[in-house]
Amino acid sequence: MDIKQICQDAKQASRGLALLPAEQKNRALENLADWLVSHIDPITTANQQDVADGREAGLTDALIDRLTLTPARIEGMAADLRHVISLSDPVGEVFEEETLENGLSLRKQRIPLGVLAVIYESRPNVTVDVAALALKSGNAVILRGGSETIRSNRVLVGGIHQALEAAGISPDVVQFIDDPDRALVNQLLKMHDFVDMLIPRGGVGLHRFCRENSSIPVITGGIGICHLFVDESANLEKSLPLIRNAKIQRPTVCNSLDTVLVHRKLAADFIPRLVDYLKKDGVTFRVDADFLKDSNLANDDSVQAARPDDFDTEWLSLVLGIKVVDGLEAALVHIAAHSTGHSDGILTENAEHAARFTNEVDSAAVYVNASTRFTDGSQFGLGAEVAISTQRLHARGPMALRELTTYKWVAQGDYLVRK
Ligand SMILES: NC(=O)C1=CN([C@@H]2O[C@H](COP(=O)(O)OP(=O)(O)OC[C@H]3O[C@@H](n4cnc5c(N)ncnc54)[C@H](OP(=O)(O)O)[C@@H]3O)[C@@H](O)[C@H]2O)C=CC1
Ligand SMILES: N[C@@H](CCC(=O)OP(=O)(O)O)C(=O)O
Repeated sequence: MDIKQICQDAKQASRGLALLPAEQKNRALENLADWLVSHIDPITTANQQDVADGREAGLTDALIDRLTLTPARIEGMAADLRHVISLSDPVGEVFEEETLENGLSLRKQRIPLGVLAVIYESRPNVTVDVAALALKSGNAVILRGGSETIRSNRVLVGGIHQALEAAGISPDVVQFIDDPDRALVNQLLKMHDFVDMLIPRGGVGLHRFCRENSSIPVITGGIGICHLFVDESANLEKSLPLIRNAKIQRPTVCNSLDTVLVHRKLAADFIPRLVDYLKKDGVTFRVDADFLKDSNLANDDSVQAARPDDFDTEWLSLVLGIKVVDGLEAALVHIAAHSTGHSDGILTENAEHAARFTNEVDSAAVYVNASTRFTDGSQFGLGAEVAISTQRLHARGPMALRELTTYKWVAQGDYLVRK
């Protein structure tokens, strides 16, 4: 596989993309949504082979869940595409306009970044989400999905290419690295002449590898060690189902809850209630060892004493860390030390505490009385996301259409000269 050729083709294809009318891009996305719902059988057949191989290779339940496509999930992918279609085209959008005293009129106008390369986990819906957002934002894209999902991705990319061609768009705008050899990733990271932005979604090893080897600017879709702090004033009746949602709705994804911090004044009453409430769903707990010494919970089969590194663990499963903190200040200190800057929240009835939490916690998404599971492009009304950025430049949280653009200054005068 010739990585340089793939990158050159993407660059070439990206040139006309910025000028494509929104209707034509939407037509391709409409074709793709129709294709998905009419090809559920071949997609699930390929996916079942990936899942079977994955099981044989010993993938965890969490990874198998990520890998699996069901008819409902495929219909969900089509629904997300229709949402992306309904969003306005960011390309050409004008923002921040002003006319200077000298008569020079200035505006910022959105343009695509150019060519994106996205390295992502074995989660085949991401193939469609990324291709759709790249196309609608006028970018070409090079896809490098997880090796365990290569069969599903081959079928999906075939559908994407058909959808593009039927709308009169070159299939070269979506390139696919159809070979799991990691040496090819290394080659890709050096293609700064053709690729404008690299987005690695995945774990720490991937991020380090990209940071150390990429000559292309990188935006990281990072890991999520997510917290909820139960403040003294929280409504506990309402907190229980919210924590349950954050933990169990889809425990294998990056925005699911890892650690609950409980105000010391609530701990004796609330922690046993929380354990009782969640263990029916199969949740097991790593509870603050000091708290456990004086608690009947020490005899509960679902509970273990937390080890220090448990609070630096992204569980991606039905394990939940529980730690007792003295109050808001201690919760802020814990989150500053252990959060990965993805999604953290406070449950409180105290407006001052809520404001302090949202001002001081430096994560891509901060929540008051809402589940961390909302950190998702679709949930935020963006249609989908290319990744959830956990770094500071230039986008944070779910990255969708606008985050895949940059801008140019457009300046207009009346034959104006600088004095
Ligand atoms: N914030 C976000 O947007 C997202 C965050 N995540 C986070 O990702 C983590 C787990 O995902 P997981 O599936 O294990 O991700 P991995 O990091 O193991 O894999 C993701 C992709 O990176 C590739 N990769 C990994 N390491 C290297 C390397 N050293 N060189 C070249 N390619 C590499 C993999 O390829 P190969 O197939 O060869 O292994 C795969 O394509 C979780 O922590 C989760 O929170 C996941 C998705 C989105
Ligand atoms: N978009 C997701 C979360 C982000 C994501 O893809 O996470 P992961 O499963 O860790 O790859 C969701 O909540 O559905």
